Amino acid sequence: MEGKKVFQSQNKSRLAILSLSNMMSVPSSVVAVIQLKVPDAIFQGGSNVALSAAEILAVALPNGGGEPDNLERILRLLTSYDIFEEHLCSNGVRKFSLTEIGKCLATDEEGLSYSPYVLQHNQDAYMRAWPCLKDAVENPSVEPFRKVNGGEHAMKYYTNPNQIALFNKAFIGMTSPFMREVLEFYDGFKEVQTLVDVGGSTGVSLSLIMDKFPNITKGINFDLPQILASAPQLPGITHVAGDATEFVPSGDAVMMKWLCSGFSDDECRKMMKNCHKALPADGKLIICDPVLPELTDESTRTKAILGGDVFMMTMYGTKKTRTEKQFKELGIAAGFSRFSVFYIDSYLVFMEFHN
Ligand SMILES: C[S@@+](CC[C@H](N)C(=O)[O-])C[C@H]1O[C@@H](n2cnc3c(N)ncnc32)[C@H](O)[C@@H]1O
Repeated sequence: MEGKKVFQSQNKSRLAILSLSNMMSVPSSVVAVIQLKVPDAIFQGGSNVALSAAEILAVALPNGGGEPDNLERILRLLTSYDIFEEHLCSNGVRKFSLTEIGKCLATDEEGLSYSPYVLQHNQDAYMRAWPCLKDAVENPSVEPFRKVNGGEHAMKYYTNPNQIALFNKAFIGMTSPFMREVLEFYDGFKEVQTLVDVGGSTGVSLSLIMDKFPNITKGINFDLPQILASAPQLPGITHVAGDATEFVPSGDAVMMKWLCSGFSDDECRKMMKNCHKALPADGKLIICDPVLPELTDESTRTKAILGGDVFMMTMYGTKKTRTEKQFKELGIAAGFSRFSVFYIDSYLVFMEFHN
């Protein structure tokens, strides 16, 4: 009996290692199905009718070609990760529909999805850096991304219009559904008149916040000049170009969403000090960022946050994801004295800093 228990536990461990060893097949398969437009071929504006690999290829590659058996192998793998649902027909044909996770990859009525984010995180310049992860430990002075991309910093890499377009699309695709949902529950903008969004990309968060909170009469979208160069004009919003480590425009509330984890403690403290300077005595800084739990667990949330953290370390160098305590300490060092946290979304947490 005891021997059987030991065997079962070793068997489970061996299986786990086999699964981890081929983990690369998972993001690569997600990228492949996005490139082949499989989610859109199945979703078809919301019908989500189960299709076989051959039927998917007939939509995805209308000029013919493609190997249905290979596509089916990819779809079966992703079914085991709950991206597709498999339907085994009585004639032996396997069909696939999208699960709730898979639907995040299909283009919605506004032309948005999470697919650009997946493509952005798996593009060649990033993929080249992963085999050098060990160097981030041995020689952290130059992050793997720079080492393999001719010394170019990941942020500088976004001077190419195609890269900027993918980057912006990735964040709009993630931000829009997130903002729509959380604004039903988070009311921290209700007394604000002028809101500054630091690192606001093309201004989409600000625009959604201002739609929901018409008390905000002036929105300032603050981002790097190369990102703002392609930002659309939005009602009530002024785009201001600059670097938050040097300066932040004034408002009665300042938001930094998904920005701090891209910066070292020193840079983050500088940015928060600049936010403090930009606020009146009764103003507030709202940070919305992934927050690490103090204790590591096996939840999907912790895996998503830690995966993002190692991604930042590999691509951007010293930057890091922080715990609630670390954010609070940075806030105090920047001049804030009160701190409150709102866990509404499972990934991005709202934190308010007051004088
Ligand atoms: C991860 S994106 C988040 C975009 C947006 N806030 C969102 O949540 O979708 C980070 C943004 O910060 C901007 N950014 C990076 N460094 C910055 C700096 N020093 N000053 C101002 N903005 C910066 C980037 O250009 C990018 O638009």
